[in-house]
Amino acid sequence: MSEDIILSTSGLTKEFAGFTAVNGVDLKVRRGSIHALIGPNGAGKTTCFNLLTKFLPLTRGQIVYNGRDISREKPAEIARLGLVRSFQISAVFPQLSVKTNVRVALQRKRGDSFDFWRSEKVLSSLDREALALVDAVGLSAFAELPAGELSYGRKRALEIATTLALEPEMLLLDEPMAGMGREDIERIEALIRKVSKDRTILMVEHNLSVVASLCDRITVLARGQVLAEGDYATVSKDPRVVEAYIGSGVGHGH
Ligand SMILES: Nc1ncnc2c1ncn2[C@@H]1O[C@H](COP(=O)(O)OP(=O)(O)OP(=O)(O)O)[C@@H](O)[C@H]1O
Repeated sequence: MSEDIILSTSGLTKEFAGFTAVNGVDLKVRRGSIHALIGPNGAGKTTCFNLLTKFLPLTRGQIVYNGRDISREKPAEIARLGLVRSFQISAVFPQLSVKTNVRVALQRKRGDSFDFWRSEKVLSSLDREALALVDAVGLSAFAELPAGELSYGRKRALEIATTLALEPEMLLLDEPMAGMGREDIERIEALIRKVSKDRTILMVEHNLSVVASLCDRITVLARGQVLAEGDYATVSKDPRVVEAYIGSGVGHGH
C-alpha cells in the first residue's frame, strides 16, 4: 500500500564551514500525522528544521512538499503553499488585544491594499473570524486583553492562533513546549492535538513525555543522521537511541 506522504526529503545535507550538521537525511512525513524530530544535543534538529522551513539554504539534497520541489523556495513562498512555521510571523504585538493580534494575522493573509480594510463590513467580518480563532485556541476569556499581559503559555497559544490564521495545511513547530510549566504543557498539548485533526504537524521537541503521548511517528537524529524511526515505543527501546542519549551526557525531556 502506498503511503500518503505530504513532505519528504532526500539526502538533506547542511554543511557549515567544513562541519556537516545535517548529513543525508531522508525523511517522510505522512499526511495527517503528528511527527516529531528528536535527538540528543547537537544532533542537528534545529538545523534540519531551519532547512525545512527554508530559513537556511541547503548544501545538498531535496525537499518535496505535496509533490513539488521546494528545495530552493523562500519561506514566504512555502507559506503560501500551506507549509507554515509557527512563530514565523512571531507577530504578537504586546499592546494590541489578543483579538486584534489575530485580526492583523488574518489581514496579512489577505494582503490587500490598506483602503480595503476601512470598510466596516470587512472589519466586522474579520473580527468574527478572529474571535473564532481566539476561541479555537481557548483564549475567549482574554480576547480583549493586551497580548503582553498573557501568561507565557497563553502567548504561545496566541501564536498558534495567528499561525492558524494563515490556514496552514502543514504546521512546523519549533519546541512548542519550551520554557513551559506542566499546566501550560497540558494546554498546548491538547491544542496541538485539536489543530492536528485536519492538518499535518512536524515538531522539534525536547520533552520526551510530550512526544510519547502526542506524536504518531518519531525520527531520531544523532550526529546529523537518522538513527531510528517509528512510533515512540519502538524508537525508545532501540539500543542505538538509548546509547545516543546516554552518550550525549545530559539527556532531554526531564
Ligand atoms: N551556524 C552554524 N555554524 C556552525 N555550526 C553550526 C551552526 N548551526 C549549528 N551548528 C552546529 O551544528 C550541530 C547541530 O546543531 P543543531 O542546533 O542543529 O542541533 P540540535 O539537535 O538542534 O541541538 P540542541 O538540542 O542542542 O538544540 C551542532 O554541532 C552545532 O554546533
